[in-house]
Amino acid sequence: MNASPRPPAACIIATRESRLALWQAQHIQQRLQAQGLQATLLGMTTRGDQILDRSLSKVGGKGLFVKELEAALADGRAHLAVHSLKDVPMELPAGFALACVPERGNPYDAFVSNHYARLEDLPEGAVVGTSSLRRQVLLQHLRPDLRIEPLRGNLDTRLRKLDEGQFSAIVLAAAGLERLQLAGRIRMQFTPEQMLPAAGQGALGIEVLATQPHTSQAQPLAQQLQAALQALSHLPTWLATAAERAVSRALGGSCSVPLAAHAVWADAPDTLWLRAAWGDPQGQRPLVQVQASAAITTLAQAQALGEQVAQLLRQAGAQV
Ligand SMILES: NCc1[nH]cc(CCC(=O)O)c1CC(=O)O
Repeated sequence: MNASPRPPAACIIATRESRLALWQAQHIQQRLQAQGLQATLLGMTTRGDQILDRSLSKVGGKGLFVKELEAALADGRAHLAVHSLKDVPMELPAGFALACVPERGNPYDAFVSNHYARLEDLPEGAVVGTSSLRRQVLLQHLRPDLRIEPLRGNLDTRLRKLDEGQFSAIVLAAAGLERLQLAGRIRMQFTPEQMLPAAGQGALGIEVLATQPHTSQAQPLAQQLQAALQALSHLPTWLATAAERAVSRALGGSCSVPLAAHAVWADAPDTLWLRAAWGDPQGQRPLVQVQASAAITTLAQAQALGEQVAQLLRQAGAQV
């Protein structure tokens, strides 16, 4: 038995430095501190934050936002990284793992405009900003007349571009706006029937090294951290987002695929209801929408449901 007094445990959280990323990291920091674990933030700029002029799907996708944070985990500068789960690649590189998925926030998309209350109110041919292929194909399905133009940058930049008059409306994740106390900008929240969310939207993913280093100094902290992260874990969210992410993974896992996947728990016990949609960016083919449900209590079952829905999408004509 180790009789020496425990060193004061402090863990280091790697985070991007956008306002949203910092909010999310501070949220996890506070929840860890509520469990008696000291936690500090290590802010980092990622390649994804630096590339603002091109569509992400063209320059390397989701991995751009997480690689630098993973490097900090790998060389011991940080113990955990907090991500928007939506931005976490479907396959983590060898040596990294999701430690937990906390309870999800608002998973839906928001219509933001200074002049129009609803999507239906936009005049014919209005310019709407989004760089997400999913939002683009779903908007085009709802309103084929709209002109969809690229919109990149962090939330404040996107809202500024709207306010400068570059767009009649933009579409953003409601979760991000709510976290930054910008919910007042939401004119209308899309229903999942109108705009099915992206896999993992509204949830956070906490990434760690798959095997924590086992030096005698690190071990008490690693154990404390593991216990604290387990307490943050929300199994219903983890299972739902695992099913959503499995759809994406089965179809190649890239954000250059215009894919929506969203799971909700049904009234029946342990029943997860998963819907997915695929659209053709060229607008040549009809929107493909499928759904399936199953009794789910394990991650493996959630992933199997996701794979089944990916199969259904392909059978229904998704070109992936
Ligand atoms: N791709 C950027 C991104 N990643 C996570 C969020 C918002 C929070 C979330 O969806 O969990 C956003 C902004 C947006 O899509 O409007």
